[in-house]
Order: sequence, then structure tokens, then C-alpha cells
Amino acid sequence: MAGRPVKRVVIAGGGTAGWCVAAMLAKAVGPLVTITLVESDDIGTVGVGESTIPTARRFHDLLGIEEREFVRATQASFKLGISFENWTRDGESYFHSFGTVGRRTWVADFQHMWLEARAMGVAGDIAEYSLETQAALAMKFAAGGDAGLNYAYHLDATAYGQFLRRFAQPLGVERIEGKIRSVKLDPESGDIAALAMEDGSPVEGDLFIDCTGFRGLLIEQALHTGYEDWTHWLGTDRALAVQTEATGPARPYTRAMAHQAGWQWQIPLQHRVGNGLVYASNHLSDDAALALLTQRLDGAMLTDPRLIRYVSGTRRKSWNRNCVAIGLSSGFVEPLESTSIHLIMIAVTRLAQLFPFDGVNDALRDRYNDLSRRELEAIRDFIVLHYHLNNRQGERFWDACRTMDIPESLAARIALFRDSATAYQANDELFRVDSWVQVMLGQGLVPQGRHGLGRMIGKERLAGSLNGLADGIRNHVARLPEHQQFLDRFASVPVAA
Ligand SMILES: Cc1cc2nc3c(=O)[nH]c(=O)nc-3n(C[C@H](O)[C@H](O)[C@H](O)COP(=O)(O)OP(=O)(O)OC[C@H]3O[C@@H](n4cnc5c(N)ncnc54)[C@H](O)[C@@H]3O)c2cc1C
Repeated sequence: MAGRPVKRVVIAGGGTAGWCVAAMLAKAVGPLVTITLVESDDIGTVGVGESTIPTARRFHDLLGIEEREFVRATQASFKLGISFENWTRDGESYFHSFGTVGRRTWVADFQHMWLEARAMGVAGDIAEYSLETQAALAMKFAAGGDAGLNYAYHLDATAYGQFLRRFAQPLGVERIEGKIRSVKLDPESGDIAALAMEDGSPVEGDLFIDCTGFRGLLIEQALHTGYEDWTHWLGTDRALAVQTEATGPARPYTRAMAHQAGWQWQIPLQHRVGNGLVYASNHLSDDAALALLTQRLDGAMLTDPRLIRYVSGTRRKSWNRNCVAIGLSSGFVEPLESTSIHLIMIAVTRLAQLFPFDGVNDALRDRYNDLSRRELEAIRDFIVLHYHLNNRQGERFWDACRTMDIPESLAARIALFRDSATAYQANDELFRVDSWVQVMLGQGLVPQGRHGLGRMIGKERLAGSLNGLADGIRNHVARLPEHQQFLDRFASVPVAA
């Protein structure tokens, strides 16, 4: 049974989630509904979340956002992937790029041939066969034309919110500044009827989007939806975030550097660097974390380090009654693979596609929740993989990660790769075979078997083909400009009126 037709959408919260939702809904369903966004300058936003994945470009395309305008407004830089440093042991590193690795055939993915060639002694490191990895490590970048790079962005989170606000308001989104004091439920249906503001005024709606961050003011505090805690798989629960001065050209990639009880991020923007120390508070005290972060920073601090607490996990339902939680209010899988902003973008795109014009009904809600849950669980598995396959022997946090029980879905994937070098991307999954392969190999998982195609091709042809691939990539990278040089030029050209 459907509820009443949705004519008024109310978005609670104006962080990255709130304004992404406002922008997309205004664009996709705006002509048929009114959209109101409530945010509080006093409360502010979480203020982190500056590394994205390539799906952000698709989201911007859907909105019709001009790339140069976005890059200028958000002090963005370009990102080709993530450098994972010290995850197997101190001093070792690997790169998870956004590109494809090597060339697959319809019979077998590239890693099978590469493993065969490796065993025959005619293959280089797997990274030599990825254009994005080689460009990143050479600090090169270009977008468009024949550059052929798959990329994302590093962006200033606060500036991004403001940018989306400037986009959404002219499309008719009404913004109300003020604190929400309480959430009023309809006594008959139990649905949300209105937000009560501190000044006593109500903000009534038919569909409410909870973008209030970790508080989950609507989805949890009012509707008591419940939270599934994933800390037993993802044991970090705090981050110390700080901004520093840049000490050199901006790297076209995020750095994720493991330490004794977690990891550290480094995200280069045009005007500064974002840093953070992610850690498990039962293995590292806040004071020790602060000392560790300070000692590991490259540039001078521009802000005071800020402590953020979180619990990795998910709301039992993202869409409950007439409330859809998007952003941190819907849950949080820690930031290792920069997936949260993607999850916001995909959630609101999905909501636009399943929009309950004729009223909220169980079938739409179940479909939305089902799709969201499946995507999130696959992302969770991918992140747990990094922790579980570490080789940092003798450190309590990492020893526990290595020996923990992991989700069955992940155990099956690891077994498949270990036994047969086979990786896959199921429907609705974010991470492609290339991602799984780069991280599984990078984290030191050596497959014991492989497809026979490499043997059928033979040593000589394999060697020739791999050399050709690596040479092609080297020549291509040599022709690319420096990332910093490209960025300076790209960001300095005025946007056409
Ligand atoms: C340590 C850390 C690192 C991260 N790094 C990344 C990353 O690299 N990449 C990535 O994709 N994601 C990252 N994320 C996630 C990312 O920060 C969030 O997904 C993103 O910022 C969205 O946050 P939000 O809008 O849901 O919440 P918030 O930014 O917290 O916004 C909440 C909004 O609700 C409003 N609000 C709350 N209560 C009230 C009230 N009572 N009345 C009125 N308004 C209210 C606030 O004012 C604010 O506008 C990271 C998160 C953490 C914790």
C-alpha cells in the first residue's frame, strides 16, 4: 500500500550528502516536487571526505557540471589511484589504480597470463602493465584528448558543499538555516510528519532525507532503525584530521600509509594537503595517535588536529518509513578506499530512479534497500581484504586483523583467487576485477593455480606481448605532462560564460 503522493521533499543536513542530494533531486525530479534543505552553521559538517573515485565524474556529468568550474571552485587535484604503503610490511608498497591492468582475453583475465609469464621469468612487476599506475608514480597526468586515463579527484570538502549549494539553489532548492530541535511523527502512521526547528517553526514534508551525519537525527533518533556494527571486521574507530601546507608538487594519487594500529592518509589539493591518522582506539591512545600523526606530517600544520569518532557499520535499513538516510547517517565503512562520497552519489541517483512520486510503498523501499545493502557489503569485503591480508607480524592490531573471522563472502573470494587466480565483479558491485587483482596481489596473496591460456600461448609470445604492453605504457607516460603543470594550466583558464 502506498502512502500519500510525494510532493514535498525535506533534506535534513547540508554537508556533502545534503547538497549532493539536493542537486540531484532538483535536477531529476525538481519540476514535480518542492525541495527544502535545512542545515545549521552552528553544528557544521564533518569537514573531511576529500578523496573520490571515478564515479564522481559520472555524477557530475548527470548533473551537467562543467569540470573546469568544479576543479577551480573546490581546489581539486586529479587522482589516479591509491598508493598503499607499509601494508604488507614496513618499506613495501603497491598501487591500486583506477585503470585496467594489462589486456584480458575473452577466455582469461590478464593476471592468468601474467602469472604464467612470471613463472617463466619473462614478466615484470604487475604495475608495469597499468597506465594509470605508471603515470601516477611518474607524477604525470592529462585529462581528455588521447590521454586515456581513468581518474577521480581530491577536493576541498567544505568548498564542494558550497559549490553544490550554488548549483542547487538556482534549480529551486529552498535553504533554511537553523537547528532542528526535534522530529515530529504522525501519531497514526508513525511516519515523519515534520521537523521542529529551534525557533518553533515546523518544516513539513512527505519524504524526508536524513543527511544529518553520524547523528542520524531522523533515521535513528526518531525512527530507531538500528545499526549493524562491523567493528569486528573493521577495527579502526577514530581519526585525527589536520590540514598542512604543501611541500612539493601535488601527487596525482592518495597515499594510505599503514602504521602500528591503523593507517594515515595524505590527500593533495591545489592549496594544501589533507592528512589524517585512522586508528583503533583499543590499540592506540588519542595522545599516542596525536604524537604519531605530528611526527609523520610532511608540511607545517594549518589547522589544529581534530578528533573524529566513528563506528564502521550500516543502518539496518537506509530507507525506513518515509525517511531515506544518505551519507554518514546511513552508515560508514571506514575511509580506506574513499567510497563514502560515491555511496552518497549512487544512493541519490538510485533514489531518483526509484522516486516514490505516487507515495512510498514497500516494494520500492525494499528494492532500494536491497540494492544499497548488496553494494555496501561488497565494498565492506573489499576494505576488510586490505586489513586481513597484511603481513605486519608482531603488532597486536595487525595480528588480530590477520587472524580474525572474515565475512563468508570474502573468504570465498580469497579462496578462489588463492586456488585459481580467479577474481570477479558481480552485478551491482563497485570494484572491478582489476581492483580485486591489484589489491590481492599487492597484499601478498600468491595464487597457487591459474588458467592454462598462458601455457598455450607459450613463453616467447607471452614475453613479446608483455614487453610490447610495457613499452607502450612507458612511451605514453613519457608524452604526458607533469600533473602539477597540467593542474596549474587547467585551473587557471577562466570558465566560459
Ligand atoms: C575520518 C573520515 C575520513 C573520510 N574520508 C573520506 C574520503 O576520503 N572520501 C570519501 O568519499 N568519504 C570520506 N569520508 C566520508 C565523508 O566525510 C562523508 O561521506 C561526507 O562528508 C558526507 O557527510 P554527511 O553530509 O553525511 O555528514 P556531515 O558532513 O556531518 O553533515 C551533517 C549535516 O547535518 C547538519 N545537522 C546535523 N544536526 C543538525 C540539526 N540538529 N539541525 C540542523 N542541521 C543539522 C549539519 O549542520 C551538517 O550540515 C570520511 C569520513 C571520515 C569520518
